[in-house]
Amino acid sequence: MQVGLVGITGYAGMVLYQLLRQHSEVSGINLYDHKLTRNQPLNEVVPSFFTDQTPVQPYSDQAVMADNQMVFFATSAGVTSKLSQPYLDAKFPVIDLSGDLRLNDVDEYQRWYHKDSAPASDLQQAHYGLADFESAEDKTYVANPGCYATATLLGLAPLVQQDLIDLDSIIVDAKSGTSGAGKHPAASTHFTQANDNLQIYKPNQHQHIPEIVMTLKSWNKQVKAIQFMTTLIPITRGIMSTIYVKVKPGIDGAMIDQVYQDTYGHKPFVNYTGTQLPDIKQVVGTNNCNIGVVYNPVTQTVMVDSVIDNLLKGAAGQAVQNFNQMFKFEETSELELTPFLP
Ligand SMILES: NC(=O)C1=CN([C@@H]2O[C@H](COP(=O)(O)OP(=O)(O)OC[C@H]3O[C@@H](n4cnc5c(N)ncnc54)[C@H](OP(=O)(O)O)[C@@H]3O)[C@@H](O)[C@H]2O)C=CC1
Ligand SMILES: CC(=O)N[C@@H](CCC(=O)OP(=O)(O)O)C(=O)O
Repeated sequence: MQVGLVGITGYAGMVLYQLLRQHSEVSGINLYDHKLTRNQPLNEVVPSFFTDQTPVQPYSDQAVMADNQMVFFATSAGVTSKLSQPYLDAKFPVIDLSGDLRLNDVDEYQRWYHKDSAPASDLQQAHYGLADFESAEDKTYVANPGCYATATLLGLAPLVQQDLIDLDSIIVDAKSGTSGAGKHPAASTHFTQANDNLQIYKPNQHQHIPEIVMTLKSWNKQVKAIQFMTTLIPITRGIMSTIYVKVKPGIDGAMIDQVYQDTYGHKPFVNYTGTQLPDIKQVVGTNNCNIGVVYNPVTQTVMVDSVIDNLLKGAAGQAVQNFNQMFKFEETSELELTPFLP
């Protein structure tokens, strides 16, 4: 299959290209960049790909649709909200790594992203692709979930789906490495500021809150809100979402353990580790989400520890998982990855 990729100069686009180059079902990849006016070899546009002379082409929606069978957008927020229309009109398959079509409400998008939304009809047509729970098979426009949202939703799913917790008690303390912020340097990601430091940011304003609440509500209508905090930590890749919830009366540690085993026992990319709490290095370099759970009967509180690689499970890896589902390829194709060691 011939695929297109827009956003090869960004972190998520680079990682996605590395996966697609190896993919047994991908015969060729057309690369596009919005700043180019003529073709340029990839190794000039992104020097890290130093022997790869694949032409990077100027972006045009007609060229993308004429020369490919589907396209990935690994572009900044605010890009696909303006570009999605011709693809949806043509029912041309898209996997979009940005947040632009994740929410289904124009006002919600504008409130959380502080940008103009895609048209309401486009939002309605997009499929929120949390790949371990909703298959992208036969979907046309897949909105790949956010990185924090993926770790948090996978951590909470068994408890919310099986109605084991007080839904007003969800508190999420999530931490990310600096690659989550993309390639453009900011004061907070400057080495001197990020190294040897922890920085809480976007308190109660993080743009992943609405997609998390939207998905939790789809599992359990009684969910109203969550308490959600994000911290920048001095590592390059990885997210740890630490989640605290109060259980309902009568729920004990054995019941909690059982629902995690039942939910994740057969899912190829989610590893339930019980009370052996996972750390970030176990998953960096993989498409896995590792989840450990500890219950405290004294406070009736469950602590969930959910870790992912933000650029793989949180972006490019989940995008390939959605691609595999969308085109009925083996779900694990090119995603049986091992962690970076040591
Ligand atoms: N980094 C992460 O861990 C995750 C990222 N995401 C999402 O994936 C997307 C990409 O993220 P990331 O790679 O980190 O971001 P980067 O900032 O590293 O890269 C952004 C990419 O978007 C391209 N771009 C910017 N403006 C336009 C435009 N107007 N038209 C076409 N392309 C454009 C850039 O091209 P150029 O360099 O030429 O301007 C670049 O290739 C974002 O929406 C992000 O929120 C989602 C989950 C995790
Ligand atoms: C560390 C860091 O800054 N992370 C980014 C993650 C954004 C992201 O990738 O998500 P969207 O696709 O929803 O924009 C943040 O917290 O905004």
